[in-house]
Amino acid sequence: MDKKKLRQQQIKRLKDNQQQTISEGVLLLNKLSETSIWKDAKTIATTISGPFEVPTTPIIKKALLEGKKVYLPKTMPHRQMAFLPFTDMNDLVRSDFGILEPAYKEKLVNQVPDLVIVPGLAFAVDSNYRVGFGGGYYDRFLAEYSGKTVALVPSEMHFDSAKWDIQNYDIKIQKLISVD
Ligand SMILES: Nc1nc2c(c(=O)[nH]1)N(C=O)[C@@H](CNc1ccc(C(=O)N[C@@H](CCC(=O)O)C(=O)O)cc1)CN2
Ligand SMILES: Nc1ncnc2c1ncn2[C@@H]1O[C@H](COP(=O)(O)OP(=O)(O)OP(=O)(O)O)[C@@H](O)[C@H]1O
Repeated sequence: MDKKKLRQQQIKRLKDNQQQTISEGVLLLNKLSETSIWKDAKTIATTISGPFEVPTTPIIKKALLEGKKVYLPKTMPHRQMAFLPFTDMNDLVRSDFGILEPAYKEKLVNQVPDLVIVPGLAFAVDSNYRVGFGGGYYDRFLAEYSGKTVALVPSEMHFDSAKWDIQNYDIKIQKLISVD
């Protein structure tokens, strides 16, 4: 199937099952926080989740409580992302796409956080490939990034194998955390 078709299907499926993704998010964060990639990370990158994504507020809170520094992406021209520190919810600004993002401050950009929690709409658990919103932001970023990557995979994003076409620019996530 082409990615675009799958993306549309997944958006509908995720909108119809938001509550399940939210409740599984608790379990997924618990699992993540027991891993060495989490424990070893002093700096982590996540996002501000939208309504049908795995909620990231609990991730941010837990990371901060454990003394980690949290980075969030700001979308930039040419489909680039800049990662900037999370300070306070009130400091975030809504992007043209409706996503809350940090304000751009060149000196604060960190493109090499220890761990990047990669968002997505669908994940193939045999190969670790993902489908995202289609901007290509993470594929571009991960092409240059050499640290750790992980994704939280609720059941509605879980595919045993990719039923979409893999492109040569697609980048595998190092570790997927899914519900049993
Ligand atoms: N919560 C969250 N934040 C995130 C991401 C995400 O997946 N989740 N991203 C993960 O990548 C980045 C933003 N991703 C985006 C992906 C696609 C488009 C996009 O394609 N917009 C279209 C309009 C929508 C359409 O195609 O209909 C456009 O550019 O015209 C925008 C942002 C960074 N922040
Ligand atoms: N490393 C790269 N360099 C240049 N273009 C790229 C790169 N990676 C992806 N792209 C382009 O980005 C576009 C979107 O890619 P794709 O459909 O794989 O998005 P996605 O992985 O689902 O979304 P995202 O990464 O934003 O969550 C494609 O048109 C692709 O050509």
